[in-house]
Amino acid sequence: MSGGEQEQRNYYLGVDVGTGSVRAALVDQCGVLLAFADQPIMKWEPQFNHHEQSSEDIWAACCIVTKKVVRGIDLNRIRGLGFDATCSLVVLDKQFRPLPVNHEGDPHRNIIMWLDHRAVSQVQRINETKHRVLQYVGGVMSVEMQAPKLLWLKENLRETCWDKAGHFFDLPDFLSWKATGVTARSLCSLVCKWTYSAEKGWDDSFWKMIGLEDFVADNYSKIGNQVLPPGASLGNGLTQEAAKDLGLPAGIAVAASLIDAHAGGLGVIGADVKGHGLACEGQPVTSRLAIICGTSSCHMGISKDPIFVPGVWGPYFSAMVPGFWLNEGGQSVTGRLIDHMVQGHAAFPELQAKATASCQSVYAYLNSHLDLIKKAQSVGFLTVDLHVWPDFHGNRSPLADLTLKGMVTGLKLSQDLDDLAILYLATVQAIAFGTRFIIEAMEAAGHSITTLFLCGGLSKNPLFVQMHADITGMPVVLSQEVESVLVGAAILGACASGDFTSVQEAMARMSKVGKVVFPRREDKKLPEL
Ligand SMILES: Nc1ncnc2c1ncn2[C@@H]1O[C@H](COP(=O)(O)OP(=O)(O)O)[C@@H](O)[C@H]1O
Ligand SMILES: O=C(CO)[C@H](O)[C@H](O)COP(=O)(O)O
Repeated sequence: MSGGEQEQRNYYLGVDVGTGSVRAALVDQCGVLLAFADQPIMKWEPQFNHHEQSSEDIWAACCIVTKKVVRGIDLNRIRGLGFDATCSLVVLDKQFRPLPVNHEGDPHRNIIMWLDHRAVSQVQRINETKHRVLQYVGGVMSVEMQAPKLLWLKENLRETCWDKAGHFFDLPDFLSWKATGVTARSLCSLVCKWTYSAEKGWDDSFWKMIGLEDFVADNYSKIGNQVLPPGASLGNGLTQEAAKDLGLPAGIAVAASLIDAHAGGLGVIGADVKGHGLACEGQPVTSRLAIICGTSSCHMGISKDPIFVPGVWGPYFSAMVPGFWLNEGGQSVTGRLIDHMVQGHAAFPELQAKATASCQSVYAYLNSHLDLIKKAQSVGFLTVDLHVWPDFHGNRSPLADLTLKGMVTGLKLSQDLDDLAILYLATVQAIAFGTRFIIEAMEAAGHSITTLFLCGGLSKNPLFVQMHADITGMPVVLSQEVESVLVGAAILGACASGDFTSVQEAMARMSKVGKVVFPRREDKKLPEL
């Protein structure tokens, strides 16, 4: 790029709060990532199925990564800031101070994480109401959504938390409030996790029926009565205090946020695919499925009209791409499951030692080990007699059954590195079959999907990507920028700055196709007997 062109560059900041870490990126108006930083965040699991975090720890991590990515940059070129985050529940008191969500009373732990399954009895009772709002979450509310968690707090921590609480935020909305002082919620979080309707607003009868009539009585002030579309500019932008924390000038435009999976969707789904030989070329964007694969996997499909898919969340209007309905399939643990299987195996210390000695990640090492042991056959056939059922944390979609458990069949007494590699492969395959199962449910209900767009940490694993292509029979598009969830967050910042007239325009300009992985036909053949 010439010096002249460089001078005209506008920058946008994206901040992505995942389950395990916070990431930030500086992105230009063409979607090119100029700087990246990440920082781990704290997690507590005080008892089985209780998962907690700290909003102060997360904000501190946001500040660290933001300061890192703007180092040496002309700050006046930064035009907008966008946040995305996991859909975890943040609890603050009336003075916006953290409140404990645990029996121990530890106020640092004021977040019930998205994957927390403490509210099982509450969600069962909510589902028994068969209230009409449940039609818009796939027919069955998930224990991972906010209503059961709020009911749990009321029933279990009445005095220490519920009565003192002034504000319940979805994590993405907490971050935009922290940056701007504006308590408006994003349509994305309220529609997807809180039963808000883009067309009809809150449904009083639902909250009354489940025993949370308190929200109706105070006109939803604790959970949000001002709602903005993702990408809308909030208040007067970054406050003085937040600007100081983040190392940025005050007043930079800050966008209404997105949940992390939805930011990943924006970062990948609108790319121009011309010249890649893909069936979705020249077809409506509704033929694309974005899959955001991190700790969990989220399957984001959009449609012009609402499609009701049993066991798949939604349809949600305008929750990701404005003007489109969204269906969101999901697998509650994917990256987390792979890590669990690999790290829990008897041969893991040997794997770690060998991976370190060869300067590789354990996954790169396992992938090359599989190549070595497969010999002449296709890698997929290494698992003809070993199978994994991946619902170790229940099934989010399409069975929508949180009671399901994981399963492995075909185990032997040996526990060497070959066994570990094959178990890892079977886990990856099981996850890919889960995706196929979700796509089949979506297609049976009216979606017509031809192409997958993958992003998130697991999309960096070539075996994971290839297995998704082979098992679904669909090509997988990877983005030019591997951190495309951050491109999605930066797209929000770009919209808030006013530099683009719509989310669609920013998506088309800023998301770019990188590699395309096609399904391999040889893996479809039966092995010779
Ligand atoms: N280069 C890589 N190769 C294989 N797996 C990876 C790679 N990078 C990240 N992962 C896996 O991706 C998952 C985390 O993805 P990430 O998007 O960072 O998650 P989250 O957003 O939930 O914090 C982990 O299970 C991790 O093992
Ligand atoms: O429910 C979700 C999105 O609607 C996600 O599963 C949740 O936000 C966690 O994301 P990640 O696996 O990227 O940490």
